[in-house]
Amino acid sequence: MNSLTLKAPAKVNYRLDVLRRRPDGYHDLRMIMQRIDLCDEITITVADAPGIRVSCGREGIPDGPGNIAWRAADALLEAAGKTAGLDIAITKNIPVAAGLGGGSSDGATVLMGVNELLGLGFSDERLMEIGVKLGADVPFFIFKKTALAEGIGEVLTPLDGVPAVWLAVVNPNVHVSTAWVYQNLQLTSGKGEAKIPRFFENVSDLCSVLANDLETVTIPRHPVIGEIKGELLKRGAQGALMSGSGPTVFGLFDDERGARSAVDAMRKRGWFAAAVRTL
Ligand SMILES: C[C@@](CO)(OP(=O)(O)O)[C@H](O)COP(=O)(O)OP(=O)(O)OC[C@H]1O[C@@H](n2ccc(N)nc2=O)[C@H](O)[C@@H]1O
Ligand SMILES: Nc1ncnc2c1ncn2[C@@H]1O[C@H](COP(=O)(O)OP(=O)(O)O)[C@@H](O)[C@H]1O
Repeated sequence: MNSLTLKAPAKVNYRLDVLRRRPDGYHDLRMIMQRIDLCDEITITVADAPGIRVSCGREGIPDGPGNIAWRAADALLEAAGKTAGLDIAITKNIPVAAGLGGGSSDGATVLMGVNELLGLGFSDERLMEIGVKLGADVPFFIFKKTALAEGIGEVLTPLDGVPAVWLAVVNPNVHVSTAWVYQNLQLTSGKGEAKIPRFFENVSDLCSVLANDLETVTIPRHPVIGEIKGELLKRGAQGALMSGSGPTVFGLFDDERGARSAVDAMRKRGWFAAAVRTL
């Protein structure tokens, strides 16, 4: 086997509490993270010519060491003490700088894919240790389960009682820098005291937990996010929330039909929209 094609799914945050700023500049968080069936596709091929080559073909995403997929392959070869030739082709379907974790998922998928392709034998735990240095969301994509994520996102506890649901995912095509959002966050004290339930019977239970502290930074900067939330609720979503640092918004629906009909209406407004199932 000298080639592997893998899907790299996006995520949404059903919950994102920022607990405190840390001495290293990062923030301790408490999140509920869910993978969704909106995926990039990555083909990794072992090549004769040494070196790592990434092709992405999307304006604004670097092809070289600036690409998290490149850095993932490089970090893994370094940890294994090996050199190899690797061609990595990425088809981007996940909106970029969107709060959907697309770059982190590509990085996680390359770590897992190269590990398998070259038979390096690293455990998932070791891949997560390497991955967190590439991006705070990378370990979650290696974990591959709906999770309560703490620390900067790397302390993961599986959540078994989260129902699969249909989402309408809507992106107004403005780019948001995660670092900028954290820099501009006004922390409120007393965070982290409210208990988060860990079992949800249905969509409305799940909606009762929806909250994202980063909305307080991103929505005033991009009011269209608030508008999309309102539109989704008007079109039958049981709940709607911004994902991660934004600007993507997701609405939760009882069934596929509701999600698809909302997506049709959102596309008419000129926004990127997709009806997706949770994984
Ligand atoms: C907000 C979240 C929620 O899932 O996702 P996105 O909106 O990026 O998808 C994550 O916390 C984003 O994680 P990720 O996108 O991997 O962040 P990184 O590249 O590691 O960090 C970018 C910058 O954000 C800030 N940062 C990130 C994570 C964190 N817990 N505290 C921070 O303060 C740091 O300034 C860091 O330099
Ligand atoms: N493989 C990649 N896919 C997407 N973005 C990437 C990738 N590699 C590097 N980047 C850079 O990372 C930044 C954040 O991208 P992304 O992961 O899509 O955001 P978010 O974490 O908000 O979902 C972008 O500015 C982009 O240029």
